[in-house]
Amino acid sequence: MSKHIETRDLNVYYGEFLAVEGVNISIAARSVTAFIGPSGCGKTTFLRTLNRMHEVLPGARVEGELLLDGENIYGTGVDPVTVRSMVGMVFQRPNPFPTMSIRENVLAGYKLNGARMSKSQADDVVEEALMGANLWNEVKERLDKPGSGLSGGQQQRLCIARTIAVKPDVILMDEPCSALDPISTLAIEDLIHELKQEYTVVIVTHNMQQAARVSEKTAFFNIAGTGKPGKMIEYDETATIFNNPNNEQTERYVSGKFG
Ligand SMILES: Nc1ncnc2c1ncn2[C@@H]1O[C@H](COP(=O)(O)OP(=O)(O)OP(=O)(O)O)[C@@H](O)[C@H]1O
Repeated sequence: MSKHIETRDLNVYYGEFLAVEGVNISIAARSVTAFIGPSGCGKTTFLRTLNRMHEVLPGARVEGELLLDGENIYGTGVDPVTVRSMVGMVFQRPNPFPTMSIRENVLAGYKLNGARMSKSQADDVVEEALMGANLWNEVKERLDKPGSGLSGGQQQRLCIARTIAVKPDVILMDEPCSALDPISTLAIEDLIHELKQEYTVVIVTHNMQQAARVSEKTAFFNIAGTGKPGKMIEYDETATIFNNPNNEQTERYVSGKFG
């Protein structure tokens, strides 16, 4: 549980277009890392390489190495489906399966993996995952009702429950609060604090206050212009990035001078 991530000279392409260039980053296990930067600098693209989601698009590919506890997930013979079960992802818009109940949503990852379990094992998984996502008390009386009947913030926590039910090592979050109201956002931020006790969490956010609230380390990405590749400009303790960055581009971005 909870793995260290390291990339070496990672280049990310859409066809011929080099979208992100030369990322070298080392992300500690059991930590929260935020990716920030202006629109189009490649935060989401890079995040999606961390669980091999990027390559599902035709022509999309990656060069370089990505090590999870020292093991290259882009190595020959590595099954991307296995990688995705180790590295879960939560998306911008809560996306519970609309026709499934709350319970079925939590168990969806197991079903996809073809795992078999008894009713009581399934009950335990559902309760543990919903507790872990701080949703249990709100839904325990209506587990057989549709997941789509929950509020947006509850749906996002249901998606987090679905992700943690399969016990991943890493949780990727792509702007998980951007579709949520402020109270639901705080609930997710509280949850992120708890999740880092067990998981390596990486979050893309446009909200700098959020990055400052939830993360220990922050990576600032930038782009020199349209058609140019995004690059990781600076990566450091979150407090350093926001209060005393080393790079002038970072300083201009965090002080709101662009982006
Ligand atoms: N499916 C795609 N096909 C081709 N190019 C893409 C695709 N998705 C993104 N890009 C390009 O890759 C670059 C990085 O985009 P990406 O969405 O990763 O940036 P971002 O920093 O996450 O932006 P935002 O903050 O707006 O979400 C951009 O130039 C974008 O146009």
